[in-house]
Amino acid sequence: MATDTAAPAASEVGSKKKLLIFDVEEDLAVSLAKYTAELSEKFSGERGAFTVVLSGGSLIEALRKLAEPPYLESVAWSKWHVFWVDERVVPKDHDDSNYKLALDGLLAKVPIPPGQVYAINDALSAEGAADDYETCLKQLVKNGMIAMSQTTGFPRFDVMLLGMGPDGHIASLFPGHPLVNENQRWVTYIKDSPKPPPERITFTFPVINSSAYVAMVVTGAGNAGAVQKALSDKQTSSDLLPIEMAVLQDGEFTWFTDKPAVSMLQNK
Ligand SMILES: O=C1O[C@H](COP(=O)(O)O)[C@@H](O)[C@H](O)[C@H]1O
Repeated sequence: MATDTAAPAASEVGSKKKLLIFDVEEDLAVSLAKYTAELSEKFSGERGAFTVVLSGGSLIEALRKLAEPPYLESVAWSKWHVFWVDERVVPKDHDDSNYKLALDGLLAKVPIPPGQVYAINDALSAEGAADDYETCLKQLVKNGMIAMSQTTGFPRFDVMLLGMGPDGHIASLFPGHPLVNENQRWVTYIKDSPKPPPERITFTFPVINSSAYVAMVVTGAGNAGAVQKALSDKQTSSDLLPIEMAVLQDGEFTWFTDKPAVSMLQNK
């Protein structure tokens, strides 16, 4: 059984968004592992597969408990299919690689079959890698490994485990960049990322917003401004941050936060 932690403050924010606030990051990590393991059990049972999308950044450290008892032994790792919501166009062994970050922090410690870990082709250009990744996803939709959203016509991943940058970016979708409006492609590329490295590929909003579940893991005072804007009532559609554009069509969105991250909210 999962280790019990102090219950977080929990509330509903907007439609279909749940906000969990943990006193300490350790409790967040325990709860995130339990959340992920429960979804693994649900989808492995229902579909015979569990499609998991990871971001890079601080998220990977927050997933560390999955590689420890009881989850190391109890999770059906053979059912996992792992994808990246965004990736930097660098060799897979480069320190900037989101694949390397996840490999070192989680994937090398759990028995997921290597053929079910879908890294980008790091021999290609940004444009080529985005095309190649989208082709791979289309093939996996065709053979039923990835579900399709009946509502949106885009792939529907079982869960996306994501982080957010202090500027409110998610994946490699940055504030004010035209890529946030991409509504045809599943995977696209950027060559002028404001955060280094400049060349990346990224899932588009229609794919992110077609997910069945999203965990948005955000900790630290550095993110408090973007969290406040995302969770305030006074949103105008003209200046939305990428985090505010993450609105699931037919899914469940849960914020996993700590107290510093929500320190600018009025009613926390
Ligand atoms: O560049 C990136 O940044 C975001 C946020 O990272 P964090 O360290 O501030 O949590 C990350 O989610 C994304 O995957 C990554 O490529």
